[in-house]
Amino acid sequence: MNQSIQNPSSSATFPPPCLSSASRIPKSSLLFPRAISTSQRICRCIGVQMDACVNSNVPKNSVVAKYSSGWSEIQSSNLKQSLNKYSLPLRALFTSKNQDVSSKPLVGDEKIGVLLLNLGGPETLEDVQPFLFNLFADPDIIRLPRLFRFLQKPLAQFISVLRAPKSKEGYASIGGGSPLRRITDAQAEELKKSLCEKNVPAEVYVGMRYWHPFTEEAIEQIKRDGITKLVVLPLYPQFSISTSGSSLRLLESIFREDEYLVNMQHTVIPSWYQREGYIKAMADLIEKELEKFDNPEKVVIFFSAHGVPLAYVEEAGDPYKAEMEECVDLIIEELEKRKINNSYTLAYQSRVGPVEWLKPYTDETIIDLGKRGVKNLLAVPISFVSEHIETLEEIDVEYKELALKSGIEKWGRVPALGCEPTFISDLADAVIESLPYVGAMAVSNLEARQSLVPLGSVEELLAVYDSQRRELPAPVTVWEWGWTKSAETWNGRAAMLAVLVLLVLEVTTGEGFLHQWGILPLFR
Ligand SMILES: C=CC1=C(C)c2cc3[nH]c(cc4nc(cc5[nH]c(cc1n2)c(C)c5CCC(=O)O)C(CCC(=O)O)=C4C)c(C)c3C=C
Ligand SMILES: [Fe+2]
Repeated sequence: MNQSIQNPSSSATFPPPCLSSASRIPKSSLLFPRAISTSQRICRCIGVQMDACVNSNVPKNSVVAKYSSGWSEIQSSNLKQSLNKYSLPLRALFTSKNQDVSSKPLVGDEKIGVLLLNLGGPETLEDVQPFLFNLFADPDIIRLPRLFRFLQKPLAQFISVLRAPKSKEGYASIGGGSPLRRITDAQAEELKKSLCEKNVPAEVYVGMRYWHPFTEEAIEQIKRDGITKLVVLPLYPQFSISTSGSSLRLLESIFREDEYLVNMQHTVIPSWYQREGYIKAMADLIEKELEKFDNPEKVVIFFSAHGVPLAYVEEAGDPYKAEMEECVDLIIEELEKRKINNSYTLAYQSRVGPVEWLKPYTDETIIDLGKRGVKNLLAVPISFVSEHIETLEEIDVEYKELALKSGIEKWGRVPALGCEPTFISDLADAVIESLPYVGAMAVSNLEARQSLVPLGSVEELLAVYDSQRRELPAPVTVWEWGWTKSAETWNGRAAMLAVLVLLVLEVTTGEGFLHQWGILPLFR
């Protein structure tokens, strides 16, 4: 792959305005053992990330990451994988030979669309189980070994039915459904207004991964509206395989099969946690909440991020943890500039299932802080920009209760960003800055279908992501062949799983061996 960068010629478009500020280069996050060029720094600071800009005299394996203080060390191989995988859309754009992005008008006759990707949430209690089914049926959430892929849907059915009562309780306690759709729609509306004020008229669409309006519905509307340029913007500040990755994978499959979309120009903003506007907006919210404490300087700032299974980071190279840590560093730097020098910590919440998730866990950390005599805690939800069940129920109710029991005397919580104007305006800037690059990789329908030439950024992003991605261990696997203890254990578990699935299928469909043999139903 061509590793050199060909700067588009016009200073008006390269580097885009967001790249030019040195202040965006995080001070403490990554150490590069070899000299790093300006272009590398420029790429790094918008999340294109370093490997996008690596040139031939920097060996790939020379990338080492180590946080200067506080955080645990990140394995260089994981970081390298992450940099490789997620930097592609803009690498493709920088190396595109066919089109000079500087000569293209931002809007012109084009109809611009912005597709906001988000998770989606059940709107009523009846929606909870089918919503959970959609979530667990996603192979980016539960990845089974190839041999067991056929069990994905029965397993999703099984887990969703088992989990639904607990989830329903949670949703009932926050008013009977998720506020996510309402908030995301409001963000879309505000983003549209902000783009218009910045002289970039655009339609903004919402595509949810697991509930209405589904991504497929948004795409249908985009086609009906005749959009010619699309900016894909996942509403997750940090990239994870399980969130933005999953939505982009879905989008890729939709694009691949559609005449209209194959030809539509698009680009993806894979993550944007490092943008100045976002960091400032987060710092503003924290500063404001700190003022509500009697002694603001004594408050421990507690960043709580949604967790992911550890294997995502360690086996599959998910950049989520690295991005999260860097994001916290940037917010802390911004606070320090404002002379706010509080202690802080980062922990991961909301784990599901039996496998190990990213640590430290939020609940254990709260207990630990209590034991260490911390009296004032300010919780900052960091992985998501809307209020949702995990802020309104898990943080506001469960963790608050735990904190008070653990000896914390005063508890506060920073609200999610929602429609906060600095944040929305920054999202609008991110969209505008990406426009010169939209479609730089688009190829004709014919080429795309005949030679598997990448369709554009979504596919390009995922192709590399897949080519380097090792198989994620399933929630409970790593298979060993032979008559080993592990094999016995896993064979046993697989057999139990198969029996359970068959039982569930029998009970739900009313057909199967037990019915044939007259064992079920038990009571006629
Ligand atoms: C960055 C944010 C998120 C990551 C990473 C993430 C990974 C992840 N989530 C689950 C399982 C569940 N998530 C659920 C709800 C949920 N998840 C996120 C965000 C991230 N998930 C949000 C914003 C929400 C709430 C949506 C809402 O309705 O308000 C749920 C359902 C709720 C519950 O039962 O607890 C599950 C289950 C996994 C397994 C995972 C990584 C593999
Ligand atoms: Fe989740």
